Formats: sequence, C-alpha cells, structure tokens
Amino acid sequence: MLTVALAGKPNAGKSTFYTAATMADVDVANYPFTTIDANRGVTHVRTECPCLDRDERCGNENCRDGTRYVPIELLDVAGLVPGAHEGKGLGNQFLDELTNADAVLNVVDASGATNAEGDPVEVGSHDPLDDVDFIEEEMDLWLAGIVDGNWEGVERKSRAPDFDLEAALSEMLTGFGATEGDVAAVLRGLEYPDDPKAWTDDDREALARAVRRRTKPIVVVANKVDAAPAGAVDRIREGTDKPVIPATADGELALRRAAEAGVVDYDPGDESFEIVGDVSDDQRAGLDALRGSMDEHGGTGVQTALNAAVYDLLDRITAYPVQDAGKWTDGTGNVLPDAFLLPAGSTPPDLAYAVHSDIGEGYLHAVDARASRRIGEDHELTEGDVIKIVSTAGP
Ligand SMILES: Nc1nc2c(ncn2[C@@H]2O[C@H](COP(=O)(O)OP(=O)(O)OP(=O)(O)O)[C@@H](O)[C@H]2O)c(=O)[nH]1
Repeated sequence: MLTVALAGKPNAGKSTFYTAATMADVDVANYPFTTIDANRGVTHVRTECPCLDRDERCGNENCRDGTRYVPIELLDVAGLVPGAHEGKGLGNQFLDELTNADAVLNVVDASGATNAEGDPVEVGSHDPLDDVDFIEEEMDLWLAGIVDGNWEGVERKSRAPDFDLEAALSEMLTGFGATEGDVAAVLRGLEYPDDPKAWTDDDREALARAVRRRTKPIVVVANKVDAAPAGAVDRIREGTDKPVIPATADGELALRRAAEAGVVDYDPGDESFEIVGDVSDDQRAGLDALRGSMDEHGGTGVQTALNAAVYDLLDRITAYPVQDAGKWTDGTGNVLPDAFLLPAGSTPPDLAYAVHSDIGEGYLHAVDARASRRIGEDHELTEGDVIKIVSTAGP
C-alpha cells in the first residue's frame, strides 16, 4: 500500500490531521478499520468510482454513491524541531520513520501562532515559511548523514574490478525507497568524480538532496487556515515551489465526528456539508464559521492534501481489476472489488503483478471491460480503467 507521512514541527496539527483522516466514517467505511500501530493507520484518497458509468452504483464498501475511497497508509511522525537530523528532540528516531514513506505532507501552522519549537506565540508572529524550509532541510541532512555513514562501504566495493557506482548507490539507497531508475536519473543530473574516494562532503550532500527530492516529494499543508491572518496562504505559496494546500484539520475532525453522530451530511473531501440533525446554538455557530472557511478554500483541505500527494506528486492512476468483464465482478459477484493505485504509464501486466506476482508471471492477455475489447500488453492504463486479466495463474 502507498504510504504518506505527516511531518512538521510540534503543535502544527499533525495528530489532529491524522485522527481525522484515519477515522472510520461509519457511512463510508463499513469494514474493519485497521490501526497498524499508534501512529500508523489507514486513510483514503478520493476519486470517481467507475460504477458512475453504469445504471446502478456498485455498493462496494469503499464507494459512497459513486465516490470511491481508495485505501492508503498514513503515518504520523512526531514533531520535528530544527536540528532533528543531529538527534535534537529525538529527531533522528522520528526521521527514520520517514524511510518507508512515498510522499510527505509537511503540516505547517499557517496562523503563525507557534514558534519553531512549537511553543505558542502571538498569531502571525512566526513566519510559516520558515517551517516549510526547515522540514525539507532536516530530511535532506538526515539522508546526507545516512549516505556519509555508508560511504566507506561504497569505497570498499570500488576496489572490485567490476565496480559499478550506480549499482552500489542503488543498493545503499534501496531501503530508502530509491529504485535503480531513481539513482540513475539523479546521477545524470549531478557532476561527481568517478572514484568514490574522491567524493567530497558536498558531493555526498548533493546526492542526498537530489535523492530525497525524487523519492520523498513534499506537499505543504497550510493548516489552521481558519485562524490564519488574511493572505497567509498566498505568502506561503509565493515562497515555495511545492504545492500548498490550505487546510483546517480541526474542521475536518469536527465534521467527521458530526457526520458519525448523524448531525451533518458530509463525505470526506466534500466542498461543503449540510446540517441534518439537532445542534446547539454554539455548535451551529462553530459549523457556520467552518463553512465560511470551507467556502473560501474549497473544503477542509485534508482530502485535497492526500489526493495531491498521491495523484499529483506520485502521479498515480486508479485501476480496477475484475474477473467478469461484463458484470465488473470478482469470482463471488462483488462489483469492482479492488482498486489499485499504479504509477501513470502502467500497463496491464503491471496491474497483473500488482494483484499478485503469480498472476503477473502467468499473464496471457487483458480486456478493457468498459470497451469490451482486448488490449495489448503495452497499452497505457488510464484513471478509472476496469480491466479483466487473463492469466495461467488466474481463476
Ligand atoms: N485553529 C486551528 N487549530 C488547530 C487546527 N488543527 C489543529 N489545531 C490545534 O493545534 C493544536 C496542536 O494540534 P496537534 O494535532 O496536537 O499537533 P501536532 O502537530 O500533532 O503536535 P505534536 O504531537 O506535538 O507533534 C491543538 O490544540 C489543535 O486543536 C486547525 O485546523 N485550526
């Protein structure tokens, strides 16, 4: 499963975001909710379910009236402070948790009401742009430390006659989520000596920064937008080249709780909500204020941030394997039972391997269920494709 990690300084709102995003919505997620451990849970990206193109909605537990929620893993990394890569505030330990992340949501306090250590200060007195930069810097220097620590091993390998720098670096960085392709692409963009012994600290740092940028892309979540001074989000956008998503994690949590209690009609990622139950005057005032913020920013931003990480930064598409190309079902009649988030450009054999390595190895051909026609193994899948895979290993 894809893993997205929440990182940020203390008090930025990571735990609130995490709690909201991993909350099992009774309406949407009527299935066993998996908490992997205290800070690792399941959340979803939101997309259109292919069943919208059929007469009836599919009724899948992850489909809400044609809105499909596709599971991903969410990791809540405890607050990082400047100097974390040197171990400040247990930072090394926390940074190590990012090893498995495919993308990072850098949660910043857009209201500027907490300083670099996360202590409360007057609203607007801390520049959120500092927080955007420091998380990236800590991640880069953390990886640089790992590269430094492993360099002797690379030097040792370089004595072998068949030494291959690209292969040695790929081996070192594979645990960090870098493929050989990533390492090759990064090396193409760098200037460096052929002999690892001639590499300087700067060479290693440049490698670490480039690998980090490629393998842990960052979305900036401008949180607490409900309490932020006017123009705060624009200022953050002007100061960074990363996508910036205005958000109110608090607001999302309130809405999910209210939806669970049956007092509002809200699905994660909706741009607004409706009050459908009894609420006190105080609650109504709070919800009205939240509605104002959502109207301004197109929702609470929690779902938008998750979707931005997966569909924009990681460039994924959703593909739906089925066994019956006519009914779009699996062997037991479930309609559109599974959804896979594949890299854009994936082909039917890639989907087969994602389903199971045996299915991939026994791949024979595929059928585009929507068009009812066979597709070649080089055919590029697109968002929402429903595909029947025929495999010697298949049922
Ligand atoms: N106004 C406002 N406050 C928020 C929002 N999200 C979180 N907060 C508040 O910010 C404070 C810190 O939130 P947490 O979620 O505990 O922050 P954290 O980043 O997990 O902090 P650490 O666990 O210390 O790393 C809490 O009082 C939250 O209620 C928001 O969208 N708007």
